[in-house]
Amino acid sequence: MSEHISRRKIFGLGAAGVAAAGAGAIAARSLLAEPPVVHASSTSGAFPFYGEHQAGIVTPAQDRLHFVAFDVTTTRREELTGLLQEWTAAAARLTQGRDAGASGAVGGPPEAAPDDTGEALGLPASGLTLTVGFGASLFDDRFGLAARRPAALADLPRFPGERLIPEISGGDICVQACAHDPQVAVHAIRNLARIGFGKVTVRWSQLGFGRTSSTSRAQTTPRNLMGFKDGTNNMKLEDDDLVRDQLWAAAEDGADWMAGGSYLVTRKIRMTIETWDRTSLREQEDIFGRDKNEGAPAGKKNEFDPVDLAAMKPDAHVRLAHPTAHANAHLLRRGYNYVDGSDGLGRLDAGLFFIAYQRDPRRQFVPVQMSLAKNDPLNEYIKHVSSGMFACPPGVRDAGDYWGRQLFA
Ligand SMILES: C=CC1=C(C)c2cc3[nH]c(cc4nc(cc5[nH]c(cc1n2)c(C)c5CCC(=O)O)C(CCC(=O)O)=C4C)c(C)c3C=C
Ligand SMILES: [Fe+2]
Repeated sequence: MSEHISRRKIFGLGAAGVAAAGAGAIAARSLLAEPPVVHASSTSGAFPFYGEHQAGIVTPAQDRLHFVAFDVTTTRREELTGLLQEWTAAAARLTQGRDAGASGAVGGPPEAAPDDTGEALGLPASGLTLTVGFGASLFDDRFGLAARRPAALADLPRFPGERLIPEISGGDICVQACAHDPQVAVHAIRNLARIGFGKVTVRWSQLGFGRTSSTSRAQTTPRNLMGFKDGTNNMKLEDDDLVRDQLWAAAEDGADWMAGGSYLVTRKIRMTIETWDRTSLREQEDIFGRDKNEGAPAGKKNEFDPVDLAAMKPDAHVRLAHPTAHANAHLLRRGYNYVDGSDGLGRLDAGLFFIAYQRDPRRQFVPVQMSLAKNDPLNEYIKHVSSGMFACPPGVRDAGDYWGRQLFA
């Protein structure tokens, strides 16, 4: 099938686009160099790829995640920048519901391996966003980047109680794929890994289902695997002042290439949910400082009632993590539930893949997590087993731009 008549391209317009454009207009639009962009107001639509900031940060959190961390194996700088350009071109296509390459899964010569793996043929864009980040280990002697490492990308301290597994922590480059369809998210990561063959290897990856946060006031608050509403008091895309002051990095922060970018911290947090499930409702609610049904803060009736910290236990999770306890530090949380099967001992291997974006982890994630690690009674039921921190550059401006161009300039 040629690119022009690809089913994916037509589906990629999304329901709103199809209704607005009509079949004839779709065929005409498929000839344009710029992909047709339809806002993902439905679960099948597409989010714009180009912009001042990367999509997948304030974008209303989609339902599914495939997160990957790569190690770079090439030692040639031009191979790395070439790969980032190839990845950017593929990401621009994939996020609009297109195949990863121009000939696609079935449009190339039969003698050659296709430039798309094919499992997303016929599927719409599904709100796919692809967000790239650079880990501290990339800023070494291999690529001459040591002097460009941002101060905010400082190594995280050791937190009490953490049991980090090195094989599923860190990484030179990460890509966060979020979509409403798990097949679309997995397809995107798989194709980026395929394109990177010989230059990068997959260090670790994580699937997530069921977002555990809202990043927009238009979304309802979902629940984590402990059964509590999670994301009520999150930073939201509508919080203009907070987003400007505490989410996006600025040139005056020291690393000018990060202006308009954000710092990402990931933590895989395993839950001993079998123990949690035998804990009384009162204790569960005391631990978080919110009620389980409505999500209302202690002493209040409704989810979004203002928090009265004095009405909670002194060590309630919400009280320990609240901005007033940390010089007004906020996070944009964007995590997912995960279940990686069972552990052979009759327990689910399940928990929260915590994701948080911020302007400076030294002033945001670190103090909050230090306080939680030392004081949170939730620690009886959780264990941090993986950690990652990445500098996510600003958005790709147009088809001539690429992921990380400012870093390599
Ligand atoms: C270091 C940051 C945080 C980690 C790690 C973390 C783990 C974690 N959280 C929950 C469940 C809930 N967290 C809630 C609120 C909340 N959590 C953090 C930070 C971390 N949580 C913050 C900053 C906040 C907001 C505090 C506030 O301003 O009120 C809530 C309440 C609902 C909400 O507002 O989102 C729940 C529930 C789990 C299960 C978990 C680790 C497994
Ligand atoms: Fe929390």
